[in-house]
Amino acid sequence: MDRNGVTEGELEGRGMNKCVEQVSHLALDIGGSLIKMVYFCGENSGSEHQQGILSSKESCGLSNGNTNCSVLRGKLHFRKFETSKINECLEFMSSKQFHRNGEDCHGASVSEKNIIKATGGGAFKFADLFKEKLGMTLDKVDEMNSLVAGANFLLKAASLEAYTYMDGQKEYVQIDQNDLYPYLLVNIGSGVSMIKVDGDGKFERVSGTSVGGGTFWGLGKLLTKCKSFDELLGLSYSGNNRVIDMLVGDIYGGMDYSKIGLSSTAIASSFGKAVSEDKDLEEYKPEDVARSLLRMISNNIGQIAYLNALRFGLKRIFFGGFFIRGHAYTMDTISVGVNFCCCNAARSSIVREVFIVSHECTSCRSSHYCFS
Ligand SMILES: Nc1ncnc2c1ncn2[C@@H]1O[C@H](COP(=O)(O)OP(=O)(O)O)[C@@H](O)[C@H]1O
Ligand SMILES: CC(C)(COP(=O)(O)O)[C@@H](O)C(=O)NCCC(=O)O
Repeated sequence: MDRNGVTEGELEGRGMNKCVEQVSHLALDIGGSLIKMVYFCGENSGSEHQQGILSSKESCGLSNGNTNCSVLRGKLHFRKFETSKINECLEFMSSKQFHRNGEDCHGASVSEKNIIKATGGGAFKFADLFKEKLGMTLDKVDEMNSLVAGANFLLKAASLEAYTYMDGQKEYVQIDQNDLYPYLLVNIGSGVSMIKVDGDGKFERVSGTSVGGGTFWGLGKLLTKCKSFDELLGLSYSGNNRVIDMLVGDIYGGMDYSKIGLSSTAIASSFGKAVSEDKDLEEYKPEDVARSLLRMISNNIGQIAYLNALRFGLKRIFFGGFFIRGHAYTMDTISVGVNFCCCNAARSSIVREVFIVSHECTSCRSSHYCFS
């Protein structure tokens, strides 16, 4: 399955079987939880590819007037594998013959001299494994550099790449390229990195938290016995966190604590109700546990992000990373976390905007980017 649940078979049904011959621009991000793979698959053969260099500027409408740029037609494909099952990734690469594709490719080859770009901690951890199994050398690229460069590129080059998410509504926003910086980039992967971005290549990692996507998946797995991340997320959608979370109203006899701006339904203490109830874990519904966990972690990230935005006077926060994956409830809770802080904290006059970097093709909203 790829990130949007499309199987390889389906991709082949859409013409992807040509990829063995025409794959180029293969790159990997090997994170603590997931391996993300991207490769470009040309649509046409022949002269177009020979002259074709994947031109980010022209294909994405950022042409600076340089007419020497040529455009490569095709699709960028994304796949993911669990890092703990890295052998599946190696087998996929082997089956696609990525390691032998160098001489067949047009433009930038998959692996000229069998060297591929790789980022994330796994680029260091698994370098020897790639060499041993596929004869490939990983050309290591710094994770934070890649993250910022990728976010800047997408936000500037791809129209409608980000959206706000409030009250169940996604609203795609057009970013004004002249008014992009500074912003706070919050990447929610296994852990969470918060980066103040001031320009192309100009950034500083200002904060982070170890309570991130890995925490949700790890704790959730232990508490609910779920077998997959999607199962855990699915559970959280149907759960009721009020069964386990202690609300302000639980403490204040059903009333708001309006003097300090807390409504009776605000969570006073995540998982707090479990303290006073004489119940074992098995007596709670897994879906309620999953829901409380997702709320706790998403709220916490939203609040830390907001406080960092406030710390540096940043008016925009962009959230990205695979923890989000376009999931409505996750986004909703993060937005609630930011806005909860916004309403209850320093009541700053700076407008906060919450954007979430999308990982979809902006033209067809599927799991690949189309360059045409
Ligand atoms: N199918 C999935 N399998 C495992 N984790 C997933 C999946 N989909 C989303 N996630 C979440 O995404 C997180 C990983 O996000 P990612 O940005 O890939 O970080 P990393 O680079 O650390 O692997 C996981 O910890 C988990 O919370
Ligand atoms: C170490 C990491 C940069 C690795 O990135 P990841 O694989 O989680 O995407 C990230 O997990 C992180 O920033 N953790 C938070 C550490 C902290 O600030 O407490």
